[in-house]
Amino acid sequence: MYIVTAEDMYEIDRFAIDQGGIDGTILMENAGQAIAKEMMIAEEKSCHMAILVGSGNNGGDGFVIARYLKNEGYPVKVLQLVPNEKIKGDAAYHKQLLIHQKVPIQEVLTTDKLLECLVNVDIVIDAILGIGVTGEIREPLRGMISIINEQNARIYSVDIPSGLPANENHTIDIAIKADRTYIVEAPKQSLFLENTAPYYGEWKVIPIGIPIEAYGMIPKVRSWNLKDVKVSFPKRATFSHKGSHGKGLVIGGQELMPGSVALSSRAALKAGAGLVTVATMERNIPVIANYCMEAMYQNLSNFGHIDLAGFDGVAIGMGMGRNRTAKTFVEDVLAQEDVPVIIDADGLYHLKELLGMLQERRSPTILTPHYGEMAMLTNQEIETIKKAPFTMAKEFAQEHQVYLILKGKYTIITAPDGTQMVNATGNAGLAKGGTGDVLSGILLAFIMQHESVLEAMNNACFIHGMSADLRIESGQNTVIDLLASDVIDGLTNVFRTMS
Ligand SMILES: NC(=O)C1=CN([C@@H]2O[C@H](COP(=O)(O)OP(=O)(O)OC[C@H]3O[C@@H](n4cnc5c(N)ncnc54)[C@H](O)[C@@H]3O)[C@@H](O)[C@H]2O)[C@@H](O)CC1
Ligand SMILES: [K+]
Repeated sequence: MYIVTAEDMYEIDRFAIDQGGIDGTILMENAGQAIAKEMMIAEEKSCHMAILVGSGNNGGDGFVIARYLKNEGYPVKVLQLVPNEKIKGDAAYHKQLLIHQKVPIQEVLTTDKLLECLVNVDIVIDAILGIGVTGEIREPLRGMISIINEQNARIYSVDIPSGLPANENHTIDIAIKADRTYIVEAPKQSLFLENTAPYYGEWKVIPIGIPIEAYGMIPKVRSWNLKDVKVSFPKRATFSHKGSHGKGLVIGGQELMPGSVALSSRAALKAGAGLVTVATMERNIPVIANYCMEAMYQNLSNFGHIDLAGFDGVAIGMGMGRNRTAKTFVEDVLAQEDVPVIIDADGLYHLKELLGMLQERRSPTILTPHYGEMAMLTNQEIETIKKAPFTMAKEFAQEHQVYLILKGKYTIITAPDGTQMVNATGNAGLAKGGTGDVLSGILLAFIMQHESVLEAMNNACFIHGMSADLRIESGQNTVIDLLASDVIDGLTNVFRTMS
């Protein structure tokens, strides 16, 4: 599944029409028909539905939906919120088909009239504005959107909640707050942003028959799914030994935070790493070993040099603290160029002053900031990152030649060449201390076993979230009591589904 901007979507449509020879009216038919079928599954025939259409092709989808619902015997009324002369092109074609079927279309041009028309309506189908919206919402639509949001009716939006921009880095003016959105063909960037995602409600993507070749025209942003994980997940060979699955080093855990590295190292072993060594403060070792007796230990009491020769991957920074000696250690690890390094938590704090070293590294460097850490690394406000996470992540990864995992409800994974993936697994239970340490451990295990770093990162993020999801779905935990250690225990169930 590709994630697009409005411009990408228009380019894809153009390709389908110009190169694929598919008429625009057919794409509209496909979209409207498929959405109507979804509505028929979701709603009883006794529901009174109002289909609200605007001037563009989003409105055109609405005319098609009305035709199919009417045919099935649903009581539908079509409220056209713009004057007749504004309906043009493909939308006008489908409006005409509706007129042939004797479906009444009311022109509703004032908020008062709209209020009258919405009395006793159970379902509003919002086909007012799609991805063609620009600038502030003009009257009378602005007032109408606010009235619609105040109704008790359930709201289904077509493609995008009307008024909401498709792309990141736009200010939200006013928009429909949908209960569910049927997204036409491909999710738009705004589905994945903290400030705009809630407008969509539940969502489902509706394919409309665009040839896959059309996606060759746009920069690739994809979502990673279970099928991708299954295809790319390395098989464990029968004759493998512990050395075959990577020797990993976990560095961190200051005096008061032994749990962080305990979680990372246990997660790495549970995720399949062959051997894990924990480099931490001496007095922490008995505590950590109690939780992770399969790991080996190195004393890190005197921060300084640690030889990475012989290790296939390093994860540094979890619970490491922010004192100057910890920083010299991050510097030392970065200078040893030949080992893949994951930098997390306090390691990112120290990295802020060491960014210049990143481009010099010969092995992959993987950074795992949440939004706050990303704001710190880029000297930006956290709101700036939230508004344009795709762009911010891409610019940073390309500038510093790093792999970046920007952690959030939807995690954005970026490679140094700018390729981006979105991970959607995980739930609110993960918003708790220690879950990031677990992700670092899983990442360490995977980068040592996958040939492609990007695949390792995608799989680690997917599986980390999936473990949390399975714990909730199976009733073993709720989003309130889920702990980072439960996510580690849940890996067993995840791996069972892989085989
Ligand atoms: N071939 C295609 O292009 C397809 C398009 N589809 C649908 O078409 C939509 C895109 O169609 P359009 O490009 O016509 O765009 P819209 O349907 O979003 O409509 C744009 C129109 O809305 C009005 N408008 C824009 N900004 C406004 C504002 N701030 N205040 C008030 N009015 C405003 C303008 O009159 C503008 O012409 C998609 O979202 C999707 O639902 C689907 O039918 C599938 C095929
Ligand atoms: K809409």
